[in-house]
Amino acid sequence: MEQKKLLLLSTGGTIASVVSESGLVPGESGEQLIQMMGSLPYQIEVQDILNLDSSNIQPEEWKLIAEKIYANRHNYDGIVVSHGTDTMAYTASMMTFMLQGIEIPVVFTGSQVPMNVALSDAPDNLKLAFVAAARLEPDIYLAFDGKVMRGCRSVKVRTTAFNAFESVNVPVVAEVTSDGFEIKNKRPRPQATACVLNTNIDTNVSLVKLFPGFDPKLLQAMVDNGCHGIVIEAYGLGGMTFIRRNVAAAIGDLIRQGIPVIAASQCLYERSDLTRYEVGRQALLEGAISARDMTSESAITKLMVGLGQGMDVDGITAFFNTDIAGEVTIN
Ligand SMILES: NC(=O)C[C@H](N)C(=O)O
Repeated sequence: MEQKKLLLLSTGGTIASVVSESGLVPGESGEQLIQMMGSLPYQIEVQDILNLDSSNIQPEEWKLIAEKIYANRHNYDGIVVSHGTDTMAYTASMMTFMLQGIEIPVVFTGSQVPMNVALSDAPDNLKLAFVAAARLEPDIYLAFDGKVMRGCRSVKVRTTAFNAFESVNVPVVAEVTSDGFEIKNKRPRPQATACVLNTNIDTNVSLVKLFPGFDPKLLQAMVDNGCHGIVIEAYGLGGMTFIRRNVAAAIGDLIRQGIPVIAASQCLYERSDLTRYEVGRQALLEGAISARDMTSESAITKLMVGLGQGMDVDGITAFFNTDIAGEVTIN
């Protein structure tokens, strides 16, 4: 059987980091990562596209990563993107929206310990990402610590432990077991259409975590300073304060100005449901849009994409009521 042809796009992160006087900094090339990883039965090519800690990866870098994936997608059976872990869930979520209908598997990975350190988690994570890129259905994935999950459902939940990522509200796609690479949950592939690269995003958005005492006037201050849409991480099922500090009323004011407000939850697991409690219904009546069971990473990137297409509040509401790429459970 012919060997699968895979591409590594390296962007930096801890996986590629070396010790410096100013702390860990990305320093290894993609080729060096492949050499330290050990051999795999694939034909692997490498492109170094960035050399950044992922705290420095921003919308400009998302566009570059999306363009590189798009440009190379017909030349390879799968693509692995090595990336810092800190913002990897944001990048993987955004790639899901920017590269809808991608024709090959694209797998993000990184590590908690640099590749050049003995007993690092990097070789196993990188190997897993290549196996996933060779074996899975086309989609955007994140591979880490023996698990492969959908990019737009992944969240970084630990700062240092190897099991740093979790698949939130959907089961993992594949796992390493004593049987090898076990594919556990195949998502029915949406009708095959050609991938469309869409990097038009509006980054003038904000993600706000509610806390007792939050002054809702700050929401208007954001809008006065150029914010076009807000995701609020509310309490539990989506509850928002309305006595003394009326967050729900402030949301209504914003919506009447044409600013969409998405209500997500501070709870990592399960869904938002604004209909259950009075503290949710008030916000719903004012026009808040539920993020349902989306991660905050997916909600904020989806909002950027919707606004980038010129959608108004009604358009964003319909967009969030639609499952674009498996990022949300509608029913
Ligand atoms: N483990 C890591 O990769 C963390 C690093 N600061 C990064 O996100 O680039």
